[in-house]
Amino acid sequence: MILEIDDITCGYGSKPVISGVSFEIKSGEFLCLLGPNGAGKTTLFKTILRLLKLQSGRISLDGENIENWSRRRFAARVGYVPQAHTPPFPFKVVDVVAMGRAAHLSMFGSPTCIDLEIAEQALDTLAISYLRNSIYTEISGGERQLVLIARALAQQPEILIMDEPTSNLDFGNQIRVLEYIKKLVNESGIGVIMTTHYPNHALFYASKVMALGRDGIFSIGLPGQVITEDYLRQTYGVSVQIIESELKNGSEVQVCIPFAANI
Ligand SMILES: Nc1ncnc2c1ncn2[C@@H]1O[C@H](COP(=O)(O)OP(=O)(O)OP(=O)(O)O)[C@@H](O)[C@H]1O
Repeated sequence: MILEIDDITCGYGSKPVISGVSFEIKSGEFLCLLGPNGAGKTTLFKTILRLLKLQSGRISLDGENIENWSRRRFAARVGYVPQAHTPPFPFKVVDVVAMGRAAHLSMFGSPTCIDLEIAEQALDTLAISYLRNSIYTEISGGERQLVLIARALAQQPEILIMDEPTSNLDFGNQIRVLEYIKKLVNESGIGVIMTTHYPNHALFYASKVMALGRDGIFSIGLPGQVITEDYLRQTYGVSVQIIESELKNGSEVQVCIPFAANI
């Protein structure tokens, strides 16, 4: 499966937020999208998901323009984890996760035993089975984030789009979720596009990175090529040093460490 974004412009009404964006994501790739607040990351995602009208350009799946695809057809192949939100209805967690199966059901069908089993498995994978009977509106922001990830896993998409999936998670859950996503990418061949505000997450886990700048200019490439000290200083206005280090297990990593001139 290949999702191709070709020279697109997205925004609200007739006002563009980002333009001239092109990239592709294939099965087995983990693309991290970095950029400052307001750069247009969520706008880009909403446009790919067709929650926002494409202003210009082309989006295709396996070479086919998705312009006239039904939401349902698209959702059977592309999943979305939005930023954690509180829905107006007090559903049970297991029911929220089972909603991930909606695109695979017949028009008026209800979830089968297999669908419910897949939902239970997704809860188990993220170690949140203990929440299955909790009310979604009464759990913490981090727990809600994990439930939304479980819902997307239950959808069994070929491409998964995740908007800051670790933003509400504690240190341990951030690492567990990122490790799990990486395993999913490597073992099941899913393609993932994820936004993050943490350059280290992209350096540690991504197979490629797209970095949006304040000026609407973007670059795409290998993490170490795109996440440079210059990019981080120019984009975020902070000084950083990127250090190469060897972990106890022998693997080589690059780590980004911010510093202020007066420390
Ligand atoms: N519903 C809307 N109507 C009009 N403009 C909007 C709307 N939502 C967002 N914008 C504008 O679009 C721009 C990009 O917003 P977007 O949410 O895509 O940024 P982002 O990169 O996801 O930011 P963050 O990192 O803060 O989540 C911002 O200038 C924002 O004010």
